Amino acid sequence: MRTAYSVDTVRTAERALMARLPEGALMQRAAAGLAVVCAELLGRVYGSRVVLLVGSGDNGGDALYAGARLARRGAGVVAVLLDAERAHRAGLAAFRAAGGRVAGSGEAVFDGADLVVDGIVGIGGRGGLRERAVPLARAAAQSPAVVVSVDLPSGIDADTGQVTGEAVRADVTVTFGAYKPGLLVDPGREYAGAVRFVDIGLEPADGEAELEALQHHDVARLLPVPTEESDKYRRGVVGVVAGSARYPGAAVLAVAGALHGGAGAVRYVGPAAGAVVSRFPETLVSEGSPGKAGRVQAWVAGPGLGDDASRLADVVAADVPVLIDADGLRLADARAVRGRAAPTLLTPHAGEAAALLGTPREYVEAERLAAVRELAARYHATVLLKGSTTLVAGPDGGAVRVNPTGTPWLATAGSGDVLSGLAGSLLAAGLGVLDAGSVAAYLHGLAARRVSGGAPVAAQDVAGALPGAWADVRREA
Ligand SMILES: NC(=O)C1=CN([C@@H]2O[C@H](COP(=O)(O)OP(=O)(O)OC[C@H]3O[C@@H](n4cnc5c(N)ncnc54)[C@H](OP(=O)(O)O)[C@@H]3O)[C@@H](O)[C@H]2O)[C@@H](O)CC1
Ligand SMILES: [K+]
Repeated sequence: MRTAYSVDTVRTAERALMARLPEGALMQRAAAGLAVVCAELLGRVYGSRVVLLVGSGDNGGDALYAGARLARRGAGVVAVLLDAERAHRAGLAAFRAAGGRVAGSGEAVFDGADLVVDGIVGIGGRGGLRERAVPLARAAAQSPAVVVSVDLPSGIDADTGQVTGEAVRADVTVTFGAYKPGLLVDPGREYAGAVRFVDIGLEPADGEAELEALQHHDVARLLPVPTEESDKYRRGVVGVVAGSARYPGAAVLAVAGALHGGAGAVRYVGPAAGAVVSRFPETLVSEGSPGKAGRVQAWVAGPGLGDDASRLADVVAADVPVLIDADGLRLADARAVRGRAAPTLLTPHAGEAAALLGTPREYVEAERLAAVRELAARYHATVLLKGSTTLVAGPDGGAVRVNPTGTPWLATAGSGDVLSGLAGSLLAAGLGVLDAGSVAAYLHGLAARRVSGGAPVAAQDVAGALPGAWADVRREA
């Protein structure tokens, strides 16, 4: 599991570690790790040209010490100090002693640069970049040099990933001691580029993580795998209430996802039974009410449902786990959802989340982490917020899961239907609701990447690639 910690937690861990180490040792560890990554990116350090953007905090100190290491290896390193009076004193002295040079005012430092090190501001930053730093961030973005951010891209909020105003766009971010939430959640994640972690011995307290990202081995451990004694009912039956005369395809795609989620059988209830069976003859279908459809261990309700509120209400009243998606989110009675005893999983995209919260869509997009938490608390439900970085939050606080496998190609019609069927099937197979949501997002993203290879994908191809994604996860774990 990859975990990310809030600035407060990082600061507390930092104080505890500093108390046990000689002064400056932590910054030396950080700078050494940063210099190693810079050297790797440069390929040949000797004769290369490096620009440091140096703010007046310790973030700038890291940049100066790393710059000193590169200068000692023969790089030409020039530092742009945002505030010459307040630059990290010892770092600047070390930098100068190693042959580093401070840029003159108005000097065209970016011309011919191979690498730009962004040490403007790290976890001590508040708000977007200050005015003086903005032209530097722009020039870095326009130069062909590789941009490496120190700890965080300057200007992104470490705790939320929010970007208010301008921020540095990094190719690589070298982060120290712990991932920060803003590196894993959009829009910050997108500014960070590839994130490299440097272990400086920081040990944030157990149970304090803000975010968790499953990795292959976590998912492999959670996947439901049948035993010798399993039969289809023991493996779980998932019920799907989706599709309408107008949107029969949503039912087909939700069933396609459900057939690949590990449940032993899929029961479809609704008006698209004909379309479902002709595509997937293994589905058990009926047209009546969900309550009369026979045993299920979890329901999926909503994709392409149109205005069929009565079938939805039937499902919401069931005492098994229920996933509500798409039209279901619009139709569901909020009080009934909140009053459910069995687990509920809501799977909105940003627009649907905004409607449920009564806020503008822009709020959800800018503050995904706060929005998903708020929604989960308000509905007493687990919420999977789909989008550029899919997040899954439980109703009782605790770490939010962030999906690391997403791809922008998944923003395609019907892909959410596949996801809802898949997650519902995992619920029916017995996964906890947070696990079902995050494992489904993980497999769904992986499947999309497998079929896409950089080209557009159709939702049914994503469903078709799910068995391959399972196999990848189990093989590589
Ligand atoms: N944690 C750890 O274990 C370790 C931490 N380490 C490093 O320390 C970093 C944290 O250092 P830090 O606390 O000195 O704060 P930092 O990020 O340099 O920012 C403060 C400066 O930025 C300024 N400023 C503020 N907002 C701004 C904005 N929007 N735009 C522009 N400027 C802005 C602010 O100005 P002021 O408000 O003072 O005028 C002040 O000058 C951390 O990220 C990591 O790199 C490692 O060395 C070792 C282990
Ligand atoms: K930075």
